[in-house]
Amino acid sequence: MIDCLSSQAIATAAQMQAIENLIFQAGMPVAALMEKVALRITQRLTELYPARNYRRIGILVGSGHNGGDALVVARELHHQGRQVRIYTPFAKSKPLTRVHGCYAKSLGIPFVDLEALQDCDLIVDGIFGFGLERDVTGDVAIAIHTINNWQIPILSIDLPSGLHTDHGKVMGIAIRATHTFCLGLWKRGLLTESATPYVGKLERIGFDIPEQFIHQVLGDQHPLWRIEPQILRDRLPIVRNPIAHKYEIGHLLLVVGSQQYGGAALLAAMGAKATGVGMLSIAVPHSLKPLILVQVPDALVIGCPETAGAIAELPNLDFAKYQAIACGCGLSLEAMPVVKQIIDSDRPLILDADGLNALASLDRATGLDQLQNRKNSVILTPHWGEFCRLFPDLRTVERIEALQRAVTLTQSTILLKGSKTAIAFPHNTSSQVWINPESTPALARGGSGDVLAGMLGGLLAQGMAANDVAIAGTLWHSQAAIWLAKQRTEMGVDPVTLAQSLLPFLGQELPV
Ligand SMILES: NC(=O)C1=CN([C@@H]2O[C@H](COP(=O)(O)OP(=O)(O)OC[C@H]3O[C@@H](n4cnc5c(N)ncnc54)[C@H](OP(=O)(O)O)[C@@H]3O)[C@@H](O)[C@H]2O)[C@@H](O)CC1
Ligand SMILES: Nc1ncnc2c1ncn2[C@@H]1O[C@H](COP(=O)(O)OP(=O)(O)O)[C@@H](O)[C@H]1O
Ligand SMILES: [K+]
Repeated sequence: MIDCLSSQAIATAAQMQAIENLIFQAGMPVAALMEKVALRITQRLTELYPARNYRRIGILVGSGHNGGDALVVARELHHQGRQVRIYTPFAKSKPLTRVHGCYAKSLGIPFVDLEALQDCDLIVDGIFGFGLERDVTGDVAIAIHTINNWQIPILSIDLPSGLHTDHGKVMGIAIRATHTFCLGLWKRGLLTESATPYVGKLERIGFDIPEQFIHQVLGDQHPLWRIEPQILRDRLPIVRNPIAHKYEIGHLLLVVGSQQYGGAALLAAMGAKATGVGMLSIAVPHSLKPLILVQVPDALVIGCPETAGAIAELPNLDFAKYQAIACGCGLSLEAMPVVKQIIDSDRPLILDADGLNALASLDRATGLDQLQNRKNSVILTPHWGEFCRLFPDLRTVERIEALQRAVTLTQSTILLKGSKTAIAFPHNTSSQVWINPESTPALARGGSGDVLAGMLGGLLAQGMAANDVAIAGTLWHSQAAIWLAKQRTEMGVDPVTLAQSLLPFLGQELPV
């Protein structure tokens, strides 16, 4: 079972409510829980937004308990000596929220019109939390639109108001937060691609939920997990046996490149090299061999017969020599027969890019269905476009749901790339999904994925289990890119620099 359940589990609104109810049934008063949560929010807010720079604070208050949290925060900030003003577009509210409102008034905290918040240094958003179920309209929608156009930092409590807790879609309009403090367990919607532009920096504020309540509601087969960036420390760098020789550190075969996409082969090789893999062999079209040899002198380059600039067939290779094969970067569709040959091999396998496109164009019995019969693991690494080509029936299904179904169908590990890369692997009768919570749009440029495919291949060849490879590789790739973007801006994370920075990143800085 996973340690620190509450730091990794992802919940829906219904699950969160069920857990909350168990806490209340066990005797915790609702008001006491709200007080505890809001004090923790205030404490963290005070660290991030100290009084010397953030004196004037605007508080947005909704009618439910999200608004109640915000009112307790308002009271505490008032006692810190800050200038607090409250805006609420609602005439009625839940009883607990109402009494906190009364007390705030009795303390002399002003309830103001929206315009009076325009000179605030910070806005705290407590309009809606996980209780939002219908579209935001009217005065509330106008208020959100207006606030979003001010250049004032916004801290959202639990969720940016207007986002749906479960699917992360915007319900008409939503707050664009600078920071979101998610309360209790991670909410599913916050880790979706559609929520990403609204969430800002995401943090979790725990409130000591007893683990047995989480188990009781989520169950042992819980399908959805957040990857903690900190676990990279446990996985990398790989520690070597002091008396190792090169063939004990894994032999990776890359099957990559075409005349049209020669660079992809080089980028995959650079990614693989960064893993320290003991031996690297690279199969490319014969005409590419001199180029690859100059750039990667430490690799064994296998020149293959070619057709239309792509690999026509692999020469007689003994696949047993390789601990893993990574196939597809820049391969071109002309190389389809080669992909078939590789799927039929018994080696642990990464299929990327044209490897996936070839798989999609093979008929199902010799392509996708074959994956289930493989002796060894396979990791598919599609972005959403490639995913839809592979699984056309799933193109209208929600991303995470689609991923789970595809894993059940193929019994393979699938790494679905994007701004919130999601990794799923077969688990008993269903699949488990892990979501990478942090990345950077600096990676949105041609070739980033080729570097990743090489990295995954290098890790797989060194004997890491496929699920760990997918998680560790994704984390390393995205955290190195974040690190690089801090030094060179988001414009400076080109794939060559990224590949060259993977090891300096591991050596110098890991997320704490
Ligand atoms: N996690 C936990 O365990 C803890 C949770 N806590 C906090 O509680 C929050 C959840 O509170 P909640 O259930 O009261 O829901 P919340 O989101 O505040 O309000 C929904 C209200 O808005 C209304 N409404 C809905 N849609 C609307 C619309 N489109 N336009 C207009 N109105 C609309 C709806 O009223 P209705 O109109 O439907 O009667 C309802 O009253 C949670 O996010 C966290 O901050 C902590 O205090 C303690 C620990
Ligand atoms: N907006 C984004 N935010 C974070 N990561 C991104 C974003 N866009 C792309 N990426 C990452 O960059 C990589 C791009 O891979 P891919 O689409 O295969 O590119 P290519 O085929 O050009 O190499 C993936 O790891 C993906 O997760
Ligand atoms: K909120």
